[in-house]
Amino acid sequence: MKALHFGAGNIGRGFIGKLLADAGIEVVFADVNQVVLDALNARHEYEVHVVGEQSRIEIVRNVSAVHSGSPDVTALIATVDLVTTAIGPQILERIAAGVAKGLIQRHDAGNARPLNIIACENMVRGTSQLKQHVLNALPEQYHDWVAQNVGFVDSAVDRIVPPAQAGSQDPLAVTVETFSEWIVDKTQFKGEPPAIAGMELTDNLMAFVERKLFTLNTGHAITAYLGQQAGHKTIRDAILDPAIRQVVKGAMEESGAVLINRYGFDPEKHAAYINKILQRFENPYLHDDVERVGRQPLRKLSAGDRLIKPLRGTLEYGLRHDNLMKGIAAAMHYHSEQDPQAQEWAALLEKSGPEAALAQVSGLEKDSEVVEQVVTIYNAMQ
Ligand SMILES: NC(=O)c1ccc[n+]([C@@H]2O[C@H](COP(=O)([O-])OP(=O)(O)OC[C@H]3O[C@@H](n4cnc5c(N)ncnc54)[C@H](O)[C@@H]3O)[C@@H](O)[C@H]2O)c1
Ligand SMILES: O=P(O)(O)OC[C@@H](O)[C@@H](O)[C@H](O)[C@H](O)CO
Repeated sequence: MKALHFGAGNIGRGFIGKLLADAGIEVVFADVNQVVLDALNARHEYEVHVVGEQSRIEIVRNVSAVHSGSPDVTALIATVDLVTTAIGPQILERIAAGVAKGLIQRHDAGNARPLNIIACENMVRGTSQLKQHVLNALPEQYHDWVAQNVGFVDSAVDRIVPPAQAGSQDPLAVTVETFSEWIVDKTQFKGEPPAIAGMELTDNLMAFVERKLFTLNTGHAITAYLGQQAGHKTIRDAILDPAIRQVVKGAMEESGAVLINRYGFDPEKHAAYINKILQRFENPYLHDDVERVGRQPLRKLSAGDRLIKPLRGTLEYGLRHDNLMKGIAAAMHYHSEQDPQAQEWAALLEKSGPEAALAQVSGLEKDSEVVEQVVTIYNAMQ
């Protein structure tokens, strides 16, 4: 079996590419980073440092790489059995035309073997969004064939993988936590789902996607934003700050109350899930900068993402949301010289003021009580 994986970054090399290779699948990475592409093609293997109580080094073998914009990608899509991505939500649209081209070649070559495509991004039903971009780029005459032969499979992906420590000379080096979870929607496959150890099948994906995104990522983002404000550099330092930990835990509990209402999760098991996440944030073997976790604040403050969607849920069910509001106010203060979205957000704040800027980005009503309350907290944090 052969797979094409878009994005040889942290989660691509450290999790999805590794699971595929461990399952005996030949993995070809598609990326735009020439240094990484060259290193993969020179060595065809790389080390994954799995860190925790019992750290170990695992070697990922039988890998190669192509440039994401090259004709090689078209030829691969025409022939492989599986396509996966870990490139970031905003890049999915950019690869769609290339995927569409490959599907046309696959159709024209008469390849009727099922192809499954799985986006592994931190977003709700990312593969379905990729599917829409691909269909937009694909002439109408191919749509029926795609519906019959190509499975667009949504997934939830969880493993904390920060970039390699500064100072590492190896462009392929990657350090991951021991925990990992990859859950895919089994109802969306064409043909039999591939047997990949570590890839779990479910027919209830939305519950898993929202549980992960609106617990771990909600708490992670708030740790990063409050951590930056308090002058902490890493997630570990931030979560060990008792004042921050209290808000983060409180926000995960507020979001959790929504999830429990919506999906009927067991409250005790959900409390244990939150505690485990707090321990993962504390991992002494991982160096994860608050700037990585807070990246792209416009995405993180958008209506369907980890801060606003849980807040909306609390409003829907009439539940407490004091800590979520603190997290959102802290996100509004996020700054980063390297992050174009942080620059864009700062410019919007300057131009429109906090109420209008928050309403514009989050979709919350400008004159609503909740926006007024968040902005009051935001002003008090200045
Ligand atoms: N790192 C984590 O802890 C983690 C965990 C779960 C999910 N995720 C999700 O995985 C995705 C990737 O995150 P990451 O941390 O690995 O980011 P990353 O920046 O390390 O990796 C992204 C990779 O995509 C490549 N890329 C950019 N444009 C491309 C294109 N047009 N075609 C092919 N490759 C392209 C980049 O060069 C980079 O190698 C995101 O959606 C993120 O939310 C990350
Ligand atoms: O990748 P983002 O920017 O959506 O979120 C940053 C982190 O919260 C995220 O990458 C986590 O490390 C990951 O979701 C853990 O599974």
